[in-house]
Amino acid sequence: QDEKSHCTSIAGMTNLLHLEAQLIDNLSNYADELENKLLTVRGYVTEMRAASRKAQQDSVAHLSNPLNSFSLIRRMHEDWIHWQKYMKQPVGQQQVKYLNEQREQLPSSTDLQEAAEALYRIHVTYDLKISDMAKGLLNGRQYNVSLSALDSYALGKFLYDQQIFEDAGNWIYQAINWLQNKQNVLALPLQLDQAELLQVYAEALIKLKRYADAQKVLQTATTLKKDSFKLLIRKSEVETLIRTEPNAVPKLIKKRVGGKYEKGCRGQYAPATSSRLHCVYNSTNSAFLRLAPLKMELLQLDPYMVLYHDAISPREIEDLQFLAMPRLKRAKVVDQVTHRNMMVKERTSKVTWLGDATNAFTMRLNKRIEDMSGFTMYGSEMLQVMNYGLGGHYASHYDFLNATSKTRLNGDRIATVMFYLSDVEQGGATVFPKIQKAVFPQRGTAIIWYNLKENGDFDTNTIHAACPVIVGSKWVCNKWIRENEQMFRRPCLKQ
Ligand SMILES: O=C(O)CCC(=O)C(=O)O
Ligand SMILES: [Fe+2]
Repeated sequence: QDEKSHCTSIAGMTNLLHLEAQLIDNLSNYADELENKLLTVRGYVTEMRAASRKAQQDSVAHLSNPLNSFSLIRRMHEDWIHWQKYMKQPVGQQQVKYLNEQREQLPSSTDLQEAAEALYRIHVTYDLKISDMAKGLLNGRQYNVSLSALDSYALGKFLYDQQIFEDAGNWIYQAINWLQNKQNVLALPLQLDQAELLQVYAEALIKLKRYADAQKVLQTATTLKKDSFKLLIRKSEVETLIRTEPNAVPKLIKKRVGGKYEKGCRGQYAPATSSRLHCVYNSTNSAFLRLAPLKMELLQLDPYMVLYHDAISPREIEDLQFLAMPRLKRAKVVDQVTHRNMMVKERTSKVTWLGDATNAFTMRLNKRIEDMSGFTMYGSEMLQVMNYGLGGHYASHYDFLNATSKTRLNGDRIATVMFYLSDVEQGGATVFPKIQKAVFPQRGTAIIWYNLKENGDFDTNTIHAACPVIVGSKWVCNKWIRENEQMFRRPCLKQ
């Protein structure tokens, strides 16, 4: 299964923009070919028409001249056959062929579904209004983009298929609205059939039991498509519904109340109040930190959780991204039942693993993690670099693996170290819903938390999630520290 999963990494999507530029060039070449032929034809027409007019002014005098008569016979016998051949010749076949060759590079229907799902995730998690989203107002910030009728309609159809009729109807309504604006036009090959749009809208309204509204919409559709038998039948069916179900209660707009997770994503947890949480320069963990203390912020005592600011430099971040970029692959999650790595909707990002000894820089970074965490890196996992995509997220999960034979050798993931390699303009927080902590990405900051209690038990308070990115390309780098080699670093205390 080699799905490219285009939308699951922003960095990975730049090649799509590049491909689009090439397709535009190709279409432009196609236009040139058409234009050349057009100019050739027009040139001849002008010339021939002038001669023809002149000849017709006095046809007999013209034809009296043997040269004219001969030429007419010859032209009529030969030239028009050439014209016919020329007119029949297809134009721009090379460009058609090129486009055909590129088709397998184009996003698939799965890609489109994933992208639609991602936008829906943003809509739900942050409780955005569909009309705002369509106009480029995202989470209270206005962007200089909006969605066309085709975009909105595609989202509507996707949600309709998912049986999410209310939001489907809302998106289709945006598409109808868009088309009603005189400034908006769709060129021929991309034309949207208004009547079809209205019909799908009516279907969504019927599902919501809004029969009277559906009837009005179908009425408009029939005026656009007077001879559609199908439409008329549907309209009369709805009219029957109105008569037979006069007390149908329309499924009204439900208020979306966010749970703890959504609250965290929206930045609505109460700020920390404990006076025991503070910032210090950590210069005690290692000899290195004595020379170059790091800015440490204590986030939470139980589970233990700290932030290190400026833990990785912009230059180092670029190095990491440069190393990772060409190797990014769709992230997977270990299935708790089959223990197999699976591609799942719950984690939409692309990742790559970097061996500890990839180069001097990865060795230095691993040493720094050792210094910051106080743990040894022996037996721990490789560095994982991750880039999120459109609405990219990682649903609530634990980092501990729940020991299988595979993990037993090095023990479970005693701690997680995660570097934020980018700021995120909107969204993309890491939230811990149980303890109501949200950490918003800040380029260069690292977060460390313990996944296991002191006696080695799983600490279920560490359940966490990566909120959907609204705007931005979120990069993180993970290091999961394994338990067994830590014997002398964090002795396990039987409680
Ligand atoms: O990206 C984040 O904020 C969290 C990522 C995470 O939890 C993970 O990769 O295990
Ligand atoms: Fe995690």
